[in-house]
Formats: sequence, C-alpha cells, structure tokens
Amino acid sequence: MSLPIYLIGARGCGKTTIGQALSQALGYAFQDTDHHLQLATQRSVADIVAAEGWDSFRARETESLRAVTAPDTVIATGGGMVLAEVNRRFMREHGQVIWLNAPSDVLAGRLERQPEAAQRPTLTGRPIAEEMHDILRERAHLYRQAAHHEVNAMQPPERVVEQILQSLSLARAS
Ligand SMILES: Nc1ncnc2c1ncn2[C@@H]1O[C@H](COP(=O)(O)OP(=O)(O)O)[C@@H](O)[C@H]1O
Ligand SMILES: O=C(O)C1=C[C@@H](OP(=O)(O)O)[C@@H](O)[C@H](O)C1
Ligand SMILES: [Mg+2]
Repeated sequence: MSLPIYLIGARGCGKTTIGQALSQALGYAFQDTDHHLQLATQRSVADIVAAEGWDSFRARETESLRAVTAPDTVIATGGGMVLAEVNRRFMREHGQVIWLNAPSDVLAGRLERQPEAAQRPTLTGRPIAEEMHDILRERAHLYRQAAHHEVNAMQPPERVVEQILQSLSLARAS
C-alpha cells in the first residue's frame, strides 16, 4: 500500500485531467475533491457558492479532502484547497503533494477555451486573465509551501505524468 498522491495548483493547471491519467499509469484509484462534493451534495460548485457563499464551500472542501484520502489513490484537489493551513498540513502529513505549475496566461487561455462555469464560478468578478494573474500572485507561495514536488504543467499531459512519476521515483523501466 502506498501513500495517496495529492495534485495541487491553480484552476486550469490540469489537476483533474492529469490526475486521471496518473491514476491509470499507476493502477491507483482516482478521486477529485470537487466531484466528491458534487456527488455528496448533488449540487455544483457554483450552486453551493451561490446558496451558501465561499466560506461554506471552503469548509465543505476540507471535509471532502479528508473523505477521499486513502492509500493507493491519486487525489485532484480544487485550486483553493491550499488556502487553509489545516489542509496544507493534512496533505503533507498524509501523502505526497505535487504542484502543477504554469503561468497565468497559459491557465487563462485554457479556461477561456473551456470555462466550465458550474465548476468555476468567478473568484473576484474580474476578467479571467486578470483573475488568474491575481490568484497566482496570492497563492503561489501557498502551493510552494504545501508541495513536496513542483512539476511544469505547460507540457503535454503524458509528459506531465512522466515527470510526476520521475519526481516520485515511481517511473518504471519501459
Ligand atoms: N497539460 C495540458 N496541456 C494542455 N491542456 C491541458 C493540460 N492539462 C489540462 N488541460 C486542459 O485545461 C483545462 C482544465 O483542465 P483541468 O484538468 O480541469 O484543470 P484543473 O482541475 O486543474 O482546474 C481542460 O480543458 C483540459 O483539457
Ligand atoms: O481556485 C479555486 O478557488 C477553485 C477551483 C476549482 O477547482 P479546479 O481548480 O479543479 O478548477 C473549484 O474547487 C472552485 O471553483 C474553487
Ligand atoms: Mg479540477
């Protein structure tokens, strides 16, 4: 049995996409804290935030993090999971934490192409490019603090997976 692997990083860095591919490469289970929350509440992130506000969503995502944590599991977190110190400490203590890092213009480009509004209600009310710039500036030190490893998320998904495996020394001879 192996420790869970947590993927952290800003919206659009690929936590959900890469998490699925990584879990397949390792033969691990896959969990996504937002999907878990969505299933448990039968509501989207946007619905929860509209009805209860961001503070309530943040409390719920902390519960979701704990609920999905299990051995041999890749866990895609929501972009704001690192905001709470208790979540940063929990992830570092319970598993291996990987930061998928990419510049804000790359992230904004991906989100403009595929906004998924129900999953990503606006955080600031500002246009996406400005919002991503501000969010990364505010959160970069938290991602860095929480992570055991940082991986360049601008590469094609299969390269990102490879690099994660290398940084965890889990790469297999092929
Ligand atoms: N390495 C990558 N290269 C190009 N596009 C990517 C990459 N990773 C994710 N994407 C795209 O970016 C968007 C956001 O990906 P997603 O996995 O939902 O990110 P997150 O869960 O971090 O918000 C999706 O449209 C996805 O197809
Ligand atoms: O950055 C954030 O604060 C958020 C990111 C989203 O997850 P993704 O990073 O998977 O898009 C989702 O948890 C919610 O909209 C809040
Ligand atoms: Mg996601």
